[in-house]
Amino acid sequence: MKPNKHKLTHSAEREFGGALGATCIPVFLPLTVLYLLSVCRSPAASVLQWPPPLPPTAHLWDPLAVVLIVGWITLQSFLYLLPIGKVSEGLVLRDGSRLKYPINGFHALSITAVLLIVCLWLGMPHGYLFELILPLAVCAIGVSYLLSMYLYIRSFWAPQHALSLGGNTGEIIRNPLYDFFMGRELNPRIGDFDLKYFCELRPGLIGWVVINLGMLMKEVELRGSPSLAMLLVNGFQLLYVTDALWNEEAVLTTMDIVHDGFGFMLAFGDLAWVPFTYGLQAMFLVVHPQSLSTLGAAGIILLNGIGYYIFRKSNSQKNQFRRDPTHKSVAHLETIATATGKRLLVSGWWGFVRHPNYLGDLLMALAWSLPCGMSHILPYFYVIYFTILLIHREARDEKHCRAKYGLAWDTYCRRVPYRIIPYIY
Ligand SMILES: NC(=O)C1=CN([C@@H]2O[C@H](COP(=O)(O)OP(=O)(O)OC[C@H]3O[C@@H](n4cnc5c(N)ncnc54)[C@H](OP(=O)(O)O)[C@@H]3O)[C@@H](O)[C@H]2O)C=CC1
Ligand SMILES: CC(C)CCC[C@@H](C)[C@H]1CC=C2C3=C(CC[C@@]21C)[C@@]1(C)CC[C@H](O)C(C)(C)[C@@H]1CC3
Repeated sequence: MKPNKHKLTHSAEREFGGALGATCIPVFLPLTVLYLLSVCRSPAASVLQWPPPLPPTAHLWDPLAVVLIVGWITLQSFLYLLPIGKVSEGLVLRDGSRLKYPINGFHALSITAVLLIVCLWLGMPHGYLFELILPLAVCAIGVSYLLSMYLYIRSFWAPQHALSLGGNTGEIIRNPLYDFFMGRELNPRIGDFDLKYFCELRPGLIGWVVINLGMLMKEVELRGSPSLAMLLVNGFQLLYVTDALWNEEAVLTTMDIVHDGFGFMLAFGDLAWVPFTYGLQAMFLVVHPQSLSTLGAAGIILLNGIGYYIFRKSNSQKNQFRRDPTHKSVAHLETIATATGKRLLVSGWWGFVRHPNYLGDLLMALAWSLPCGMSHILPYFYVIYFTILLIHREARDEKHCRAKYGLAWDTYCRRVPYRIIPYIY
């Protein structure tokens, strides 16, 4: 097969700080992961500590980590390929076709849970993940680099209509680093195996809760039983991951699957960033135990419950509306027409703020950090990062929607003036 030589008709606008951002982020973010993990395990757990508590290089490498990461990805690939669960179609692509996706993520999570219980019963020292965390992160970062290089190279054989509009700087002024970062190919597949969809929900997301459980087991090893704070963090994050896999079909309409190419940003985000930074709270609690009053715990559970309710209800309302606007649960909602034929909701959750799902997600993020107390900023890393990510994501989505819906989008913004937090933002 010859590499595709067609010129792209779309001249992409640069995101994430353009070429400079795309050059620095792939170096800076992997180092950030290792830095955060090292600080989190240190007694002071202070991000202002100088010199930073960096581990000797020998602590970054362990062949067992390679075996575990490769074994884990192989297991999740096998579960992805199991012919169980339904098969769903994605949105219509530029060439008019629709791809098919297996909806068996919840099965994969359940089978993984059973396998884990068997391994624990057989005496597997799961708490050892605490000791192995740095080599595991190094290995996951290595895999995300290798995968992104493979994705970049194979994209030159992809037909033009299969390329993403955002990750292609064109033939004349091509910027390989930018394209490598953003991802050139929209839905890279090996046969029917969809690499982006698989990575978005399986190895990293399930890996995150497996690592959390490892931290809980380490706490049991050290102190005889899990603390209330550790149980809350594990419970909340398990709910979030289970919800994502239970509602797996909804991922097919997210920006990542519909719009973004599969490059370093998503490969690293899915395989290294999510499992090794989203669970920092559990790791923090192993070294810095916290006592939590019953009233405090009840308040945090309530906050997580409210966040989850807003997140789930608003996401489900939009997904239902996009799949079938005549469905009885959404047919009564007020909408405005757009020139594309699609309508925009202006009542219900989407008439409250323009991104109610982000609001719910942020409330949950706060509830995940509060069990770690107020003495350190590190367990709040996720809330801070996530606020920045969602503000940036909201701006990207707004740009896409304005380009897509024109005047109708302006009308929507006038009707629903606040983006994420009513009367504030
Ligand atoms: N934990 C994490 O790290 C992350 C979590 N998330 C979560 O993922 C979920 C999905 O987020 P994301 O993919 O960013 O985007 P959204 O689910 O918010 O989808 C945005 C799209 O919804 C449609 N839309 C917007 N307004 C309306 C309206 N009024 N009526 C009908 N349709 C509308 C538009 O697409 P169209 O009109 O084309 O259908 C728009 O492009 C969120 O809950 C978010 O919090 C996201 C990023 C990271
Ligand atoms: C490291 C980069 C600068 C940023 C990487 C961002 C990614 C980590 C996130 C982009 C969108 C995501 C989503 C989820 C996880 C994080 C990433 C990959 C999600 C799967 C989490 C669970 C939710 O229920 C969801 C709605 C399915 C999320 C979809 C978007």
